[in-house]
Amino acid sequence: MGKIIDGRALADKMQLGMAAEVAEMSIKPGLVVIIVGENPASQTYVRNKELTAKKIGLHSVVERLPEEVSEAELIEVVSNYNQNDLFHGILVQLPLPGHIDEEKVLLAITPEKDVDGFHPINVGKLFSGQAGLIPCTPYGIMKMLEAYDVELEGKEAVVVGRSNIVGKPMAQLLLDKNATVTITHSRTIDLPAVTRRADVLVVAIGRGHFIRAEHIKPGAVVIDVGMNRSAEGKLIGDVAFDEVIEVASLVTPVPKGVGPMTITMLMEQTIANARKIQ
Ligand SMILES: Nc1nc(=O)c2c([nH]1)NC[C@@H]1CN(c3ccc(C(=O)N[C@@H](CCC(=O)O)C(=O)O)cc3)C=[N+]21
Repeated sequence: MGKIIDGRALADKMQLGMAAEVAEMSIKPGLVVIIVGENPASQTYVRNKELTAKKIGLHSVVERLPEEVSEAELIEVVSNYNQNDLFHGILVQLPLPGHIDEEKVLLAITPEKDVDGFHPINVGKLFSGQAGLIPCTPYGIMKMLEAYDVELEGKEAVVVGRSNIVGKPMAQLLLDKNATVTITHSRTIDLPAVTRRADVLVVAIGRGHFIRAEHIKPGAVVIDVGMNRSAEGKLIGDVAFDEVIEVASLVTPVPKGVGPMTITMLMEQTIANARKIQ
């Protein structure tokens, strides 16, 4: 029987440290979250980010734009924040409405304030081993693995999912720690055979309770990035926690696993950015 990785507790501890750090700074780190439209899930996430930012003592602004806003207007808002010295981090909440090209909007964020790490400049830096801003979810997962003393050197790490915001950067960060990394996806033949090789398994596919005990090597560490709604409206992960924890050594829950760490890394990168110019 494995143990829980308590992402909520680790996030709380790190946030306390950040609050103390911010209180000592000569300037207040500023974060703006730009949200377009009324997507209820996005509203919840953005509220969480705002509450956390305030708790830590950041200057936090949520810029709410109507669903009908044009791409040009949104880019204009982003450009204004690029120029505004009160803000050290800019995040445009995804997904954006269909009439807006997400790539164009992400390109408009100045790479220096791109605390999501989604700008192609930061993506290029990550994949070529240069210091830059890192996507918050994979970054938070690395912090969790470190906090729980999970050895990566030479180990088999398997990532399920190949998105630009989780799967691909996750694989790169694991590779940087000298893991032997495999990325799997919807076309992978015999997924359980591949995931059963994993000493560390990171799952980000967006299918509720898809990963079962049969996918797990005994003693593996399992990280669940999934955020799905069950038929009853409950938030559930991509991993069938109750049966997987019987086989694994460590498993993250949903909620209170990866989610709180994602938000914590957003705060960390905003503070680090503010420090650079302080
Ligand atoms: N530009 C951009 N950057 C993002 O980082 C981004 C985004 N767009 N779009 C949506 C996803 C999703 N995401 C979450 C962050 C924290 C929780 C979180 O804290 N979840 C809590 C519970 C939340 C609940 O109860 O609904 C938990 O897991 O314990 C969830 C989801 C960030 N995202």
